[in-house]
Amino acid sequence: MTVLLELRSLDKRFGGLHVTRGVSLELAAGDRVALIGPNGAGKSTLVNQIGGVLQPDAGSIHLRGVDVTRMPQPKRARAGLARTFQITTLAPQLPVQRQVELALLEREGLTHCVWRSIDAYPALQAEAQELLVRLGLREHAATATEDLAYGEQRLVEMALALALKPKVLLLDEPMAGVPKGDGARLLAALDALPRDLAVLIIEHDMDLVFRLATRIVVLAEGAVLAAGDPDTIRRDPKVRTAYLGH
Ligand SMILES: Nc1ncnc2c1ncn2[C@@H]1O[C@H](COP(=O)(O)OP(=O)(O)OP(=O)(O)O)[C@@H](O)[C@H]1O
Repeated sequence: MTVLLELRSLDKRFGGLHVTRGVSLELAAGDRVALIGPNGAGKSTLVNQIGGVLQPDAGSIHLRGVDVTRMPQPKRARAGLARTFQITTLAPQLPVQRQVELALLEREGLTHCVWRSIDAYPALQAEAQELLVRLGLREHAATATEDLAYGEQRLVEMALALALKPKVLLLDEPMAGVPKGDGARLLAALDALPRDLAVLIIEHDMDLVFRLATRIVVLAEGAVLAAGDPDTIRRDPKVRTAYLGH
């Protein structure tokens, strides 16, 4: 299987605090890799390095064989990396469909045309509608994002990330703050992600992790403590001590 994302011995310090210690990881098409670990283990710091928000002090990041370690965020997105954030970053007053259309226009390098109606681009309009259907948002197409329930806003975030047609998707705690009752819709959306996408997900909800992940990587104190299929991780005494036992 083609490796889409590769981390080679990533290292990151904040002053005297060593928060990423020689982390190596590979994701191939179709992988669903969950990154778990206790609070402060360094999960967000690692994902921020992959996304380009933070620069590693040592090591390298390769996206589809290209070294992107020093590549700025927007360029990484164009190279096939998309992410959602733990905190929603949506334009609150815009209708859902318009937001997705803007993301598609941006992907196509048509941002200078944003004042034009999407009617000028029927293929993009159809793609926006299809994305809304896939994520169960069709009935909210005309709704301002700020009027949606929090779980639905997370779905819009996912639609915006998918609009980039990524090869690798980073999901930072998609279930955080989502009421239990709305979780099923998010799960359905995660199940319906394109099969050939490589997904790296940070999540504290262990039900979701063990349901979705094909592989689990456990971080502890910035280093990989264990990595393997969900059954292996579930039985690993080191993991139970560091995390699952809590
Ligand atoms: N910008 C920063 N400056 C200094 N220290 C930081 C910074 N960001 C994170 N840290 C520290 O780095 C360590 C790892 O934090 P990080 O947020 O990556 O952990 P995490 O595994 O994502 O935790 P959580 O599950 O609580 O979100 C923590 O000790 C945190 O306090």
